[in-house]
Amino acid sequence: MPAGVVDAAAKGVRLDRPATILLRRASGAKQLAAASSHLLFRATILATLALVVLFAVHYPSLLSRSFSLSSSSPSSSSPHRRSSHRSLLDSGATTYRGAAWEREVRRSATPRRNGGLSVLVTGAAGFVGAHCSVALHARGDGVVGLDNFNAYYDVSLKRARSRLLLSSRGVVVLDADINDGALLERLFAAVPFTHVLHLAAQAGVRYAMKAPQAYVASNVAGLVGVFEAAARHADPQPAIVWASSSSVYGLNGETPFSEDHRTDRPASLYAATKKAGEAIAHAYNHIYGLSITGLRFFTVYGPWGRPDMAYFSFARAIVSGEPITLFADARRDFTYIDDVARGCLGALDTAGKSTGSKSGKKSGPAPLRVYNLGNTSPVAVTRMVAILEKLLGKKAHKRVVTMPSNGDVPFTHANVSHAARDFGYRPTTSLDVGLRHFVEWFVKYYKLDDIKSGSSNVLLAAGKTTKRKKSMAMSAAS
Ligand SMILES: O=C(O)[C@H]1O[C@H](OP(=O)(O)OP(=O)(O)OC[C@H]2O[C@@H](n3ccc(=O)[nH]c3=O)[C@H](O)[C@@H]2O)[C@H](O)[C@@H](O)[C@@H]1O
Repeated sequence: MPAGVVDAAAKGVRLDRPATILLRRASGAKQLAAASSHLLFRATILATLALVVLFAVHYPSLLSRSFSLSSSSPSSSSPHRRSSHRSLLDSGATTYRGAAWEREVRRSATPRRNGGLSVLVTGAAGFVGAHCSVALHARGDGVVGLDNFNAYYDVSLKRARSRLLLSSRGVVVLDADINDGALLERLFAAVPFTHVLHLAAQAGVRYAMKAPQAYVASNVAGLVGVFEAAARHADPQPAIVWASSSSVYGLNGETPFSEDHRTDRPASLYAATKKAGEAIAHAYNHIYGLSITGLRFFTVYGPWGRPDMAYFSFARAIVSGEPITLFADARRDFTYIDDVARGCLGALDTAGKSTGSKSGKKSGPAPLRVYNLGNTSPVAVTRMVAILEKLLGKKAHKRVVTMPSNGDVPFTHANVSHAARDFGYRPTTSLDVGLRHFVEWFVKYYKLDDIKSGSSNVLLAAGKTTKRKKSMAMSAAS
């Protein structure tokens, strides 16, 4: 072999070694790159999946929203709330947003007399709402009801009121929530309501310590929802009459309570939310020209009443032989439902027009009013119990305690001269007469014909209703 070749060969060997290493390294890098891009791909997929899972866990409502026909309003986990989408689909033969739904709503809203009102009644399956709906319909006004049928008290009683409205009056009660802004928009788009009677609220003074957020949701957020829809989505704007409360007088010491008295010392969160509602009403009236009337109800009672209220729960306890707790020295201006319903209709009739429009312009100031609707004659709670004992023919097992500091006030007494002056409000029902009407209904509704034998105890304890008689009337108002 020539030396050069050997050299070259030797060089070649020498030269080849790094090249091979380089080649090896290059192919290793390729493999590495391929492997790492594979890994990267997998990691990306895994990270994406992890993100989707995290998103689903933290924002389930956002993911489900696209499947919902309902509005964009927030749904709450509270037992007081229900999905308005589901509830509207539940509300009988009507289809949400469908032609049948609109026809049914329009039919119910159409007055049957010249110059009649077309009223949206919120809380229509509630005590005052059901009575007012009956009274409005009875004189030829159009009525559409709305209620979320929450479980604050026996839902079957609310359903029974609602069924009665539909079967005996043809009044539709939509199963829906006042916090569903999109639903309210659709409702106002479908019907040019002349008035809104806004009675949907979280009621009960002492329960506010147990479920404070329910009061904010209904009495503040819900009220704003109704005002917003009426001010900005209704054409023409309706006039609004809504339920405030005697509780706004709080620690006021002047009696009888007059609308001119101080209301800046609420004793309960319930009272504070109603007082907040009055301030909110002022703002909506001022900005949007909404005609707004607040009615301060004084312990309303009667047939088809609220089972959470003292007169109703005491009647149940007396019949069942259970003890009742009386707060010493408590007195109330108990007001009979028919008197209150007349007051509500008077307030609607004299409300005056709203002056705003959807465009946000108002043509001038609109009415802003507030009235007491009481009975003007306070009665001791012990006397109320004595009347119940007589009517039910059974003695109560009474336990008298000092009034707890849970938001209660010892005394209420209404001065109703403003309501008398402006719409002829004159309460005419004494507590004896009103409780007699209540007990008549109570015995019939719960089928307690044989109270003294004790056969009705199981039924009352369970808080159930049995088959109701078809002839049920709301009360003297119907
Ligand atoms: O006037 C009002 O604005 C308010 O009237 C009632 O509130 P309240 O007057 O406290 O009615 P009840 O809960 O029926 O109590 C009536 C009376 O019975 C007394 N009471 C209540 C419960 C009890 O266990 N024992 C007892 O002695 C209360 O202190 C009160 O004086 C309603 O429940 C509220 O929703 C409404 O807004």
